[in-house]
Amino acid sequence: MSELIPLPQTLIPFLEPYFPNESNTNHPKKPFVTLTYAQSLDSRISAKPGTQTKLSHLETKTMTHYIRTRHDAILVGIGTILADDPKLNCRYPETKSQPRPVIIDPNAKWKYQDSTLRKICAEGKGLAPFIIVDESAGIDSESHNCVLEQGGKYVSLPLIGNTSNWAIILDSLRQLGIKSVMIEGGARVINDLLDFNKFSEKPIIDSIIITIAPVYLGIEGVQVSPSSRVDITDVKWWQGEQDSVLCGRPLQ
Ligand SMILES: NC(=O)c1ccc[n+]([C@@H]2O[C@H](COP(=O)([O-])OP(=O)(O)OC[C@H]3O[C@@H](n4cnc5c(N)ncnc54)[C@H](O)[C@@H]3O)[C@@H](O)[C@H]2O)c1
Ligand SMILES: Nc1nc(=O)c(N)c(NC[C@H](O)[C@H](O)[C@H](O)COP(=O)(O)O)[nH]1
Repeated sequence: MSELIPLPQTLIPFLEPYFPNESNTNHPKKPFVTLTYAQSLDSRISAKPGTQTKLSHLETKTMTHYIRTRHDAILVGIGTILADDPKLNCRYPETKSQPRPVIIDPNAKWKYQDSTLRKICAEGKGLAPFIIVDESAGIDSESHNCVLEQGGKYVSLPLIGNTSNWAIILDSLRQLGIKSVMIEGGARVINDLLDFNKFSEKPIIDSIIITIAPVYLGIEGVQVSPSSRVDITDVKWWQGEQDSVLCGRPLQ
């Protein structure tokens, strides 16, 4: 039996205009990028650094899995992996194909062999990750073998000291056949992408889907914020039993 409650049906037409489709996934140098995360009223995504905080209500948890069904890949930073030890698979009932987990881990810190994701893959419930490391990183041989055995790979790119590395990361994902990616966090990744105007003329994000939970996490929480103003356009709001969801696109 699925651990998820049924998807509120009003979310289907609400989300649809913000999803990747046949006509918006043709860019040769980057996949369609959906930035999606859950935040508190004070724009925090966890109560303390290095810990996981459940913010989404059951309805919006199901929504996250529904969004996963519509993307080729899910991307998170190594901070999220170390804090959450996530499954990064799709547990939505009608899932036809699993998204590819993509982890940005410049210094190859992740001990994949000890992870929940490795177990999920071994049980055939998800795909092995593509782990993006810096060209200088020394990769642990046990992790390397485990990732390769399960059909994942390490991808070496010039990440460290390179301020415009998102273009390189996204180009590399596109060359690996990924046409759409759902970026889930954490804070460093979200802030970087909201600050697109620092390193790119155009927003890297195509759609943004933010769950807002009715809680303040306080000043010790991990905050997300761009360094300067970012306007969101084509905005729609959905209101659930507890959470609200904002969909939009960064103004070019
Ligand atoms: N509420 C939510 O929706 C949500 C979602 C994801 C994570 N989180 C939370 O966020 C916190 C983790 O956030 P964080 O900021 O510590 O970690 P993160 O997941 O953003 O990872 C940051 C690390 O990833 C690497 N990295 C990411 N992008 C890079 C790039 N472009 N170039 C080079 N290196 C890059 C760096 O090593 C960096 O230190 C955890 O508490 C987690 O539970 C919450
Ligand atoms: N939508 C959302 N609501 C939350 O309350 C929360 N804490 C996260 N966090 C996102 C992050 O990417 C987590 O690591 C995954 O939500 C865990 O993913 P799994 O369910 O293990 O696959 N995301």
